[in-house]
Amino acid sequence: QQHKFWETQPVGQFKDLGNSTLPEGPIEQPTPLSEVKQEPYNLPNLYEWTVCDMKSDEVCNEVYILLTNNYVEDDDNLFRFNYSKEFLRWGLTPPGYFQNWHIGVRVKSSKKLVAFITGIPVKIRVRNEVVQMAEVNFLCVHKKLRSKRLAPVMIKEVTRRIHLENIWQAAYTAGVFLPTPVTTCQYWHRTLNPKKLIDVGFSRLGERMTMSRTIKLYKLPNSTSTRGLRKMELRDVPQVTRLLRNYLNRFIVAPTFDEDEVEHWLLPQENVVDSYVVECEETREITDFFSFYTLPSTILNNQNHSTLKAAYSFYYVTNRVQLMQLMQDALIIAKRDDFDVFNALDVMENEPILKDLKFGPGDGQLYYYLYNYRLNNVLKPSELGLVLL
Ligand SMILES: COc1cccc(CC(=N)NC(=O)c2cccnc2OC2CCNCC2)c1
Repeated sequence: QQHKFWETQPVGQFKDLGNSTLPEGPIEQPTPLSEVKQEPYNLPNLYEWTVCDMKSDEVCNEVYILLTNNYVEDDDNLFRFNYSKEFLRWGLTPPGYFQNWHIGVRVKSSKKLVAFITGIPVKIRVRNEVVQMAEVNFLCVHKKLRSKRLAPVMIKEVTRRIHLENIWQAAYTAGVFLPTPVTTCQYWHRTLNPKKLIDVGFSRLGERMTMSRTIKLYKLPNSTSTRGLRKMELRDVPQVTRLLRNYLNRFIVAPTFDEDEVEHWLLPQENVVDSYVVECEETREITDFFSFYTLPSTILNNQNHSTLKAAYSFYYVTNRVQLMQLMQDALIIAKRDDFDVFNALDVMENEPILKDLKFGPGDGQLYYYLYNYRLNNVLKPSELGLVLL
């Protein structure tokens, strides 16, 4: 009853767990495009579908307002993700995107935007198979329209539009347990601004810890330590692409990025994404890089602060530099750029260095899912090289 909708979908079902006779790979075969439902699913009477042109400042602003007031909150309802307009435009318009996968629901009478869901195209390798998938994200229903069963019809509608482009698999994450995660990630936070994080209730003063001792504990050097570290530039795209494609091959599930995608996802954009490369002084070659994206959160009821400035670890490659040192430099740069906290999942090679870099475990999990693709074994987070926005 609890997963009424997901039990009707081609996703790993709990009842199939342990049944290793089922083959790994697509669960349902593609259907001929002529047999895909041509018209949109029905919405409750008062509502209508709309396509959101994220390059329109007006529409992007409507999406921004909807998400700012109604998107994901932490378990204690102290914070709510506050994706910026420029972040949403960046995150939803990669090379080859489909505008009609940016789906909104409006009230017919007032034209008010009250729900949203998106897909973007992404090539994901699962073991040795590169599969053209969609990354589904930003599912949001206005707080006043919850439990009207709108989410299932939005998921079916974005799935229908993805099918119409002859794409049959998808990847998504959620903070809730659904049938059936490919992996369960733990999130971690590295305090950069301890006083503010304690003021707003994000962290608590440790036992037998004073504020001044806590400030000292999280203090970082003023300058980075990696020789040749500098901001990524357009001219670095070919080398970063080669490095990243090769590095991601070590994971069981990971995206495959071409140069256009690396340019889109990793070229620094202020208040959106930041990337730093390590250039070898002798050879001028790029040997390592890291990146993080900017995702603030609204602080829901605090007198002194309204926004939590958070950096989220994105993609990186290490060749010459230890990940520990690379991430320490990322922390130093984030602190210098006035971030309050640096977040990371225990994916890729993060887990072994989190504790030493003074990350603390978050109070929740992030589950990764594949749609219409069965994996016979649940993955360890360290076998996953995919980071979603
Ligand atoms: C601090 O403000 C928050 C506001 C809303 C939710 C959460 C907790 C949470 N759910 N965090 C994460 O999902 C998370 C923690 C570390 C790294 N990436 C994350 O999520 C990313 C990737 C999935 N889409 C949201 C952003 C925190």
